[in-house]
Amino acid sequence: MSDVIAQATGLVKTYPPRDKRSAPFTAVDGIDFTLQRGEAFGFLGPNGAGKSSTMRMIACVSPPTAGTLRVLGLDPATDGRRIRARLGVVPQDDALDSELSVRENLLIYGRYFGLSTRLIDERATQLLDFAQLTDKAAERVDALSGGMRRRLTIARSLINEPELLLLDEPTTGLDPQARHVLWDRLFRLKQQGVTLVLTTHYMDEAEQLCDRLVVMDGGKIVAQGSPAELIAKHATREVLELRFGIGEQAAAVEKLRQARTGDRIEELPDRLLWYTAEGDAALAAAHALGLTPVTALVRRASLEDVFLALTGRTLVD
Ligand SMILES: Nc1ncnc2c1ncn2[C@@H]1O[C@H](COP(=O)(O)OP(=O)(O)OP(=O)(O)O)[C@@H](O)[C@H]1O
Repeated sequence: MSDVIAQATGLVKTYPPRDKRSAPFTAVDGIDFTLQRGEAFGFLGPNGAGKSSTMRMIACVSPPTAGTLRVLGLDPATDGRRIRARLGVVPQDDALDSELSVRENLLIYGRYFGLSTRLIDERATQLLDFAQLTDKAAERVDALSGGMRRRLTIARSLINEPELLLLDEPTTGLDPQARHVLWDRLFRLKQQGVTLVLTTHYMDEAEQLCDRLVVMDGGKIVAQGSPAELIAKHATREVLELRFGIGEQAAAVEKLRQARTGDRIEELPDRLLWYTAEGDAALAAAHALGLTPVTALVRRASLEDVFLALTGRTLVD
């Protein structure tokens, strides 16, 4: 079996104008990627970067405008049905049937794939257990919390035992605890050999789940690698975050620039970031320069810093 599960070269998605006054819009602008079987691969980027458009092309529900795309060794343009039968898709909106019970949602979905009643029944029981929803099986979907709905949507996407699971922003809108439960379930799936492809604008999610990822911005890939590789390449080991009193940040930045530390300083509206190998030493240097921050925090560099270095913007506004 090939190790490559999907591959794109020069992939483009251009949408037609929404109305007479607007122009066509290129949401995905010539991207290349190779997804390996068994890995968790992420598309990280802010809203509008083109992540969902890319996912919809991989899911064979939106045809590419240009470039080549192969999924499971097949061409989505001609083999969409065959590919979709081997995919699991978790869309941004849960799209569950709120009139039906939790279990019925799984059963109905299984029928789309033409599975036998016995098999669907068997898998529904296993998937409810996997999604930690066994005790909710008879409840209507509208009684579920956001986290439970997401878990049910993931369970539903697994009914056909997919080789490749596509997740579009799996934890957007969930509280921290619900996100952690979901990460744990996704991690288990990966251990079972399911290839995961996800989009996210949360850098902690990308760091937790992804073996490799691409960073997207404005329809293009601006960097790719493992989270650790990206951080090593585009950030420093540590970051010193300094917050100043109202109106004091500009003067502090000026002082730091004059001190010529050689380190990169980023100004955000509410704080400044000092990229350095040794955060504590940088803080001592700041004090020695006479700076008096209201708060000072030394932390490990993250993918958020990578994105900021590459685009000059933060991931989540
Ligand atoms: N059917 C469409 N017609 C025209 N423009 C579209 C269409 N779908 C998406 N777009 C535009 O393409 C751009 C990329 O959208 P896409 O949904 O792929 O981005 P994204 O990175 O997934 O962001 P989000 O997190 O908001 O989903 C956006 O500016 C969006 O408005």
